Amino acid sequence: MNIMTEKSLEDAVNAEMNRPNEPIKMRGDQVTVHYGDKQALFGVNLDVRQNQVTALIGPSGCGKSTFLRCLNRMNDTIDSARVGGKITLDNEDIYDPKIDVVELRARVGMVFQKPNPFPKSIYENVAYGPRIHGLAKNKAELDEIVEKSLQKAALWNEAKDRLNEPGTGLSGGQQQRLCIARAIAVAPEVILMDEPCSALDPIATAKVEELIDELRENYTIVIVTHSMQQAARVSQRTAMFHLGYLVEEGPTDKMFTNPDDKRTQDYITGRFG
Ligand SMILES: Nc1ncnc2c1ncn2[C@@H]1O[C@H](COP(=O)(O)OP(=O)(O)OP(=O)(O)O)[C@@H](O)[C@H]1O
Repeated sequence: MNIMTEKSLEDAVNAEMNRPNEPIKMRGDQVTVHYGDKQALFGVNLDVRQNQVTALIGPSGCGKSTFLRCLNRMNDTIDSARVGGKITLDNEDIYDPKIDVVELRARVGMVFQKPNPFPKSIYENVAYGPRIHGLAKNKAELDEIVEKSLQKAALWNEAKDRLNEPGTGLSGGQQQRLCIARAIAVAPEVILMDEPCSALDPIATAKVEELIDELRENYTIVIVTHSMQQAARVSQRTAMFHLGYLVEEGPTDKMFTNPDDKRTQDYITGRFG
């Protein structure tokens, strides 16, 4: 006799429907973005699930970076940008006037396309955020945050004997891992990555991809990438954008083997973009 508990039944149904059990960490609801008169995003509905890597793919100019920047209000820094719709973090509206944007950007950190360490020492690059957010009571605690962050970013072994040397003296791949350590140092919950490997060689890229997979255990990650292989390697969910619309979203293996929309099929097989 096949005895199924309510929980295992729910798991089986979820698996059958390819529906993940992870809670929703961030949700975009009818998100629109205008730059002046030009509309860049049209009613995007997208859930970002906790402890998963969500990849945003699509041809150049389709709005991937624009959507990513909505998730920690980086578009606020662009004068012409207007964001509509609703975006939540743990069910809380991040565009609510009560929200402290500095605090939001600590919870939802960002790693950019080009590694951009401050022109300061490796130590200072990582210590800066925790210091301004008051995360360490004394030097010993700050030292510990710096060490742990560099360890989590898989850079400690290479950096521990040169903490006082400039961050800009590291290789490109090391600099990108330093930027990841800097994001981690303020204990974020979500890390946004905008083509984090596009300036890196294949070996440095492989290291960062491996790191992304490890980071997923403790963080929720959203990554914009032009590389289909990278999206397939690092993400659990993939969202396909085209001309400012979200075309479809789903488990990465399904999106790359059996997408519902012809535009996704065309894009992943290199027919456009
Ligand atoms: N600061 C800005 N001011 C005006 N228009 C912008 C700005 N940033 C982006 N856009 C426009 O918004 C649209 C979406 O751009 P976005 O950078 O989000 O696309 P993308 O998919 O990330 O592109 P890419 O893959 O080339 O980085 C494009 O038409 C772009 O020209």
